[in-house]
Amino acid sequence: MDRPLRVAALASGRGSNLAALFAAHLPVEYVLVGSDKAKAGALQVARDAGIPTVAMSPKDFPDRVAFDRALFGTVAAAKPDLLVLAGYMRIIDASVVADWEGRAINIHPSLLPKYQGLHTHRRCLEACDSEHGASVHFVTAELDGGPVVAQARIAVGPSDTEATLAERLLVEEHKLLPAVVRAIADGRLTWRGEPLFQGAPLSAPVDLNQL
Ligand SMILES: Nc1nc2c(c(=O)[nH]1)N[C@@H](CN(C=O)c1ccc(C(=O)N[C@@H](CCC(=O)O)C(=O)O)cc1)CN2
Ligand SMILES: NCC(=O)N[C@@H]1O[C@H](COP(=O)([O-])[O-])[C@@H](O)[C@H]1O
Repeated sequence: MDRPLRVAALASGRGSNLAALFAAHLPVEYVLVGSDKAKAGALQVARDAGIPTVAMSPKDFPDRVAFDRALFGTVAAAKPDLLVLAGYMRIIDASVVADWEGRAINIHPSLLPKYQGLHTHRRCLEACDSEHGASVHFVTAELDGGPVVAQARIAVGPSDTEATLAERLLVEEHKLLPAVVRAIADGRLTWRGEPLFQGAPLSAPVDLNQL
């Protein structure tokens, strides 16, 4: 690719993963950060970085798909090569996510396929798992069911709580997501066997230290 990868992001929360992306100074151009929450900290993170933002409220739309079409249509208008869901907390309608197959990734706080959905830290503790982790995966219609690109792992301690687990895992997320975006920008990922951004095949989940 003879130009920087154009990256857009969606986030619903404080945006620490977004901040970690920006802090990694990757060879990419951030074209837009969007949110379903006008007061999301992630929007301020983007504004502070001089990146255009957009916020839309689901309350302003008749149904979920209308909201998704409006928000993702605005993202599409920014002409990103890659869309990163960095703590985006809405399930995206299948008809909308279909337009982004192979071009959207999500960071999820579990070792997928374990614990798709919400409350992953709690479910990990309830299952008395010895390890936990985060996954970056391609976004598909199946919630958190898309091909996993890379994972980071942490041990679960006897005194861990949801809060301590989330806090410790965030540290690894902040390394994992930039490593994956860098791998995509470098052209080292594929989607269903096809080069994604002209990359060499990366056919299985890899740990952070292999990226
Ligand atoms: N079609 C897809 N949409 C989304 C995916 C995906 O893989 N396919 N990933 C998620 C991210 N995510 C976990 O990583 C996730 C986000 C939101 C929810 C969820 O249950 N949301 C509820 C609202 C929850 C809330 O407001 O607190 C909902 O949308 O009804 C589960 C998992 C992003 N979307
Ligand atoms: N299902 C999606 C999900 O739970 N994502 C999680 O939300 C947090 C966002 O934090 P941040 O806003 O500080 O980046 C992160 O832990 C991310 O893995």
